[in-house]
Amino acid sequence: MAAGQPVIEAKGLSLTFQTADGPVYALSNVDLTVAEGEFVSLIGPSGCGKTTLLRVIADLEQATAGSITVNGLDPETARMKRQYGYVFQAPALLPWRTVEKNVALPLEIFGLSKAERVTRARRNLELVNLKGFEKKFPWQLSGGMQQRASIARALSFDPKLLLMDEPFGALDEIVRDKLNEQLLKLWAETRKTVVFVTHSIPEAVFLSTKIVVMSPRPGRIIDIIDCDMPADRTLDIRETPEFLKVAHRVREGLRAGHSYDD
Ligand SMILES: Nc1ncnc2c1ncn2[C@@H]1O[C@H](COP(=O)(O)OP(=O)(O)OP(=O)(O)O)[C@@H](O)[C@H]1O
Repeated sequence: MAAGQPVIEAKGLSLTFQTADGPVYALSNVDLTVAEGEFVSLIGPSGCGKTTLLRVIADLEQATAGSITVNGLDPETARMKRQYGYVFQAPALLPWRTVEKNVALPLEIFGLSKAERVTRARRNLELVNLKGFEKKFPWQLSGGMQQRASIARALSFDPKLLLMDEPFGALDEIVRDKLNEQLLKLWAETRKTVVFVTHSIPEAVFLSTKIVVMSPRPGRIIDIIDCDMPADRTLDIRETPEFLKVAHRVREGLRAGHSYDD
């Protein structure tokens, strides 16, 4: 990737699904630029196209209009070159494999040697604070730990870009808070670029450098908010006027984008 080039650049991006009930306008005319090292959250009500946008970036769906590049490449080439890691809503770990072997699975499929797989899996498990749990099975871990293991797996090829689809949505608030702090630390340490889907305003404001507010029918961007919280923040920042001001603007955006038939 050339210096200064955006990690993601979408212009006039649209995706219409043709269904038996007629067209569904999942994304309409989306313009979005994500620079290297940014933490960008996509927030909006159900059906506004957050997952679809993430899936287009990951080449799991193809846009019907507009253009998108990922690290300067078309999404298919970026996918083939393993330019991103993807974390799904559910951890999706294989129950019969140990945590370490789950994390090493993409490396095994890629054909790396056992020694290399173990080294990388252990390093990534350490990054998500799961050192000591290598030989456990997924069912021996809490939901939050399982999701951390799936983040470690997404880091397999040390991608510069992490795509995260509501990774903490199913967890209780206390666990989510803890994982938010850990993810912030991981992001600060690794300087990854992150695109993160969430329904939670506090989560978006706490984690992000940029918040993209989306609205449904058609799925579109209605506001992009820069967020400039101090790098060494803790969860206590959520009580501060600066935090509440950004949260208020996100809430206003969500309110404005909500149609009356919802
Ligand atoms: N494969 C598909 N075929 C038809 N319609 C689809 C398909 N995938 C998504 N949609 C529709 O596209 C719209 C956007 O869906 P998407 O899952 O991106 O929204 P979302 O904002 O991620 O929602 P949620 O917060 O509930 O996950 C929705 O109306 C959804 O029903």
